[in-house]
Amino acid sequence: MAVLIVAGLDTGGGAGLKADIETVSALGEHPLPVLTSVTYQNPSEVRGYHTLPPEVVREQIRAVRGSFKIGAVKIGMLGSREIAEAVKQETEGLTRVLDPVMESSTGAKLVDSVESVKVLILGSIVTPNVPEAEALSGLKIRSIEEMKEAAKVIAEELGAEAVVIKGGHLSYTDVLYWKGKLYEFPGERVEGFTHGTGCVFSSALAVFLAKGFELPETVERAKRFVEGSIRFSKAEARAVNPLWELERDAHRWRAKGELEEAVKELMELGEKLNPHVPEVGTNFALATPFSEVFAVKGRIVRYGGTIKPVGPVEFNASDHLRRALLKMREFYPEVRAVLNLRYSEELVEKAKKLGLVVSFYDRREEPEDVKRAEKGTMEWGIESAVKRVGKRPDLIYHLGDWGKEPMVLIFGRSAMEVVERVRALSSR
Ligand SMILES: Cc1ncc(COP(=O)(O)OP(=O)(O)O)c(N)n1
Ligand SMILES: Cc1ncsc1CCOP(=O)(O)O
Repeated sequence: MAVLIVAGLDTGGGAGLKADIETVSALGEHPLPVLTSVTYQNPSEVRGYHTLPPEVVREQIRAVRGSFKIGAVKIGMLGSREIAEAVKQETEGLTRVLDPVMESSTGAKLVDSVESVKVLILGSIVTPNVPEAEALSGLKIRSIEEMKEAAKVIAEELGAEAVVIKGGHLSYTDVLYWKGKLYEFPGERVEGFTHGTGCVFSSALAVFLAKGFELPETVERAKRFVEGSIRFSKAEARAVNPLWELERDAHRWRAKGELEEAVKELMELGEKLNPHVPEVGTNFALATPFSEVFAVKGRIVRYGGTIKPVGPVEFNASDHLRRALLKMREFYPEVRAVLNLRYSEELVEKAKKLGLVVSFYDRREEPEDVKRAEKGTMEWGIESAVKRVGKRPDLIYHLGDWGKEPMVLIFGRSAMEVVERVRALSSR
C-alpha cells in the first residue's frame, strides 16, 4: 500500500520529508514523497525557507494519484496558502492526516499564517501539539481537560474528522476526539532527541490507517512508535530515529552472533581459564550500539578441568555485567564488551605488564546511601574506578567485602578484543 507524503525538506535530516519517508518505509509501506518547500535548517535553527510554486506541488500529486493505490496521505509543512489550496484540491477523497506545522521547535515560522493550515482541516485527522492546538482553537491549554476542550472545538467548529492533541509540551498524555468520543493515551517521558517527533507521529498515523486499523488503535501504535524513535534517537542528527526498529533488530542479531563466536573462542582457553573462574561464575556481556545487552544465560562455570557455558547467549542474560557495561558506556560509549574473572594479584600485575589501563574500586569507600540502595554498588564502583584513573580503563578490579568475592572486570570495544585480552592474561 502506498502512503502519500506532502511535506517540506529539512536539510538537517531530522524532520520533514526525510523523517516521513523513513517512517513509512520502516513501517512497511511505500512512500510517495511530494515536496512543498525547501527549508534551510539544522537542529539548532531554521534559517529560512523557499516554497515551491503551487503548480509544482499539484503536478507532483497528480503524477502519482492515478498510478498507486494510496491508503492515506500525511500532510506536513505547507508553507503558503496557495500550496494549501492546491493540496486540498488534489487530495480530495483520500484519508488525510494533517500535521498542522506552524513553527519549528526552535521557534521559527514554517507557514505564512494559521489560516493557511486551517484550509486543510475540514475532513482531516489533525495532529496538533499543544501550541498548535491553542492557535487552532483559540483556547489556552494548561491541563488534559483543556486539551479535550480544544480537541472538541477543532473537530466541531473547524470540521476535523478527528483531532489528536499531543501532550509532549504538557504531560505525556495524548488526547483523541473522534466521532463525539474522547480518548486518553497516557505516556511517560522518554530520554532522547525529539526533533522530528511531530512528523514521525503523523506519518505513522497515516501508515496505520492505511493498514486498516481503527483510529484509537492507530494512535496507540503511532505513539509507541514515536517513543521508540526518541529512545533510540540519533545523536549525530540530534533528532528522532524512525529506523529504530529495523536498526535495533539488526544490532541484536549481529550482537548475538558476535558474542556466540567470542564464547566459542573463549572455550578454546578452557583449561587455562579454569582457575580464573570465580565461585559465582564468569559472564561475558556485549552491548549493541543501542545499549541492549546480551550475555550467557546461567554464566560460564568451571567444569572438570575446563569451563562450560551453562546456557545460550541471550538478550538480558546478565545483571551485574550489564550494569557495569552500561555505566562504563556513559563515559566511554565505544566500550561494548565485558567479562568477569576471579581477582588475583598475579592477574592484575600481568595486565599492567601487558600495558592495559588498570583501575579499581574499594567497596569500603562506598557511601552508606549507595550501600543501602538495592543495586547501586556496581554503578558507583565503575564510576569511581573511571574517575580514579582519568582515562578509559581496560580492567577494573575490587578486593571484595563481606560475602562479596573479589573480582576483575575486563572491558573491550568488541567481544573479540575481550577474548584477546583474556587470552593474553591467562597465558602462562
Ligand atoms: C521541513 C520541516 N517540516 C516540519 C518541521 C517540524 O517538525 P516537527 O516534527 O514538528 O519537529 P520539531 O520542529 O518539533 O522539532 C520542521 N522542523 N521542518
Ligand atoms: C556476581 C558478579 N559480580 C560481578 S560480575 C558477577 C558475575 C556476573 O553476573 P551477571 O551474570 O549478573 O552479569
